[in-house]
Amino acid sequence: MTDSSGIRIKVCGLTRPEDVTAIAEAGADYAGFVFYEPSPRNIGLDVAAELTRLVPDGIEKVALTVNAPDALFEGLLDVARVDLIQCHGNEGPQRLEELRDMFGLPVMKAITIATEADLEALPGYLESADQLLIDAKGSAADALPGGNGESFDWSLLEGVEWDLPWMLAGGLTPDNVGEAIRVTGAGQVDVSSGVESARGIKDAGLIRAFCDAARAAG
Ligand SMILES: O=C(O)c1ccccc1NCC(=O)[C@H](O)[C@H](O)COP(=O)(O)O
Repeated sequence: MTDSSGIRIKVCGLTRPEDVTAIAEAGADYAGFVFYEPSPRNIGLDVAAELTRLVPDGIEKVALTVNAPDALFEGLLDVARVDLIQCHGNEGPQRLEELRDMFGLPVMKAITIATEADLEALPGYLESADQLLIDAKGSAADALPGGNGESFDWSLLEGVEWDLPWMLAGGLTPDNVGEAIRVTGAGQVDVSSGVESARGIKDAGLIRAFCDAARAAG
């Protein structure tokens, strides 16, 4: 549901019906659902079937996976409609093409950044991914592949021009998303931890504040 500002917003890690309501009322463009068991936001197929049916038309449903086997996608797509696959592990370009060919869905590849050197992995995906998600690499020893609430040096993205849509992620909040957009020029942003009252529990007020702040900066 892109509004006049043009900024498109993804809220990731929805686990309850009220989360879907909150992002729809806030005007988000993507609803992210986590299918990665170590995550506190992980949902099963029964919850996925329920929640994806609640997502209004116009909001893209994103299946977030980490090095997932074909069987996960087969089981998910048997019970739920999904619009975009997000690969947040070390899936290579060939895996992305396999998934697109098998399931007929666009694929967004997450690239996690700690230093400028981490951007060197990006060119290899420009031909195989449909979108990129530029995220922070978790710093803790037990960090998840994403959803850590950590940011990276946004100046690393100043002036970047890639030939496919990309999304900024990593430690974004209602308070910093405007600056992040201004520094990076991002046209899309993604958030999980920054709109939670506790890890894995989304907060409707923070979701609204994040979407309003992102659009105000767009
Ligand atoms: O959100 C998770 O729990 C998660 C677990 C494993 C891999 C990826 C995960 N999230 C991916 C996302 O798209 C997050 O929205 C993104 O990493 C930003 O998260 P945050 O820094 O918490 O806003």
